[in-house]
Amino acid sequence: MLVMSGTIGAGKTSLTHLVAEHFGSQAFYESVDDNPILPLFYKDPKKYAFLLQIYFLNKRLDSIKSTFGNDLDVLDRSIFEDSLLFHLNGDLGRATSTEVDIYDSLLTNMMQELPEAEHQKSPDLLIHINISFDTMLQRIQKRGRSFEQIDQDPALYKYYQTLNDRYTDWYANYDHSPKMQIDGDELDFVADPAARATVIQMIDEKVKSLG
Ligand SMILES: Nc1ncnc2c1ncn2[C@@H]1O[C@H](COP(=O)(O)OP(=O)(O)OP(=O)(O)O)[C@@H](O)[C@H]1O
Repeated sequence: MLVMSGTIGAGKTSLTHLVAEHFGSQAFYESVDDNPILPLFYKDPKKYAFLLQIYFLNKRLDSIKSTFGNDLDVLDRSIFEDSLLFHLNGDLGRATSTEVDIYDSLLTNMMQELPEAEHQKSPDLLIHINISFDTMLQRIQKRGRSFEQIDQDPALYKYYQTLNDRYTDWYANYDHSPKMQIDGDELDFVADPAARATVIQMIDEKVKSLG
């Protein structure tokens, strides 16, 4: 399975669609609009951070299981990024250290590969879309999901900035599968057909190199 990663507004959903279309495989999206916990979390992060992570963990494991047997199926977000977000929320005092520890051990337990299992749960390839903080802010504003808007909650500015910063180290240290990075500022695969062709070719070559 191929999985996308990248900050809020990086373009994971759009690239998931393009890549699945290219390979003629299935795309799996985690619907944001149908998520009942997300607006609650943005309203009261301290109360809902842990519940939100458990919700995501459950959903993402479901998606992973749906791809079993189809190496080219695409997931719009990696399960491993949730941990980055939750650690950030923990550092901001929105989750206790006990909640973070329990979450970490649950994730490790769920993702453990069992020798007798027919399919592995880790992806075959992680495709990381890197965007600058400015691009992130523009995309969040343009998309206009009300609960994500900084003018509704100015504290989100710092949250987004720290999140974007942490992605650099997160990607550098990611070692659950082969990985590749797309420069989402340079290559606007949504608006620019030439950039789209370049990105698809990069992914195609990477997938071929993995055999
Ligand atoms: N583990 C998590 N913890 C807290 N919030 C999360 C988590 N995962 C996703 N979110 C929130 O869910 C919303 C959707 O995020 P996500 O990055 O998955 O999709 P997206 O912004 O639509 O991405 P893209 O534009 O790249 O398709 C954002 O508001 C994000 O903050």
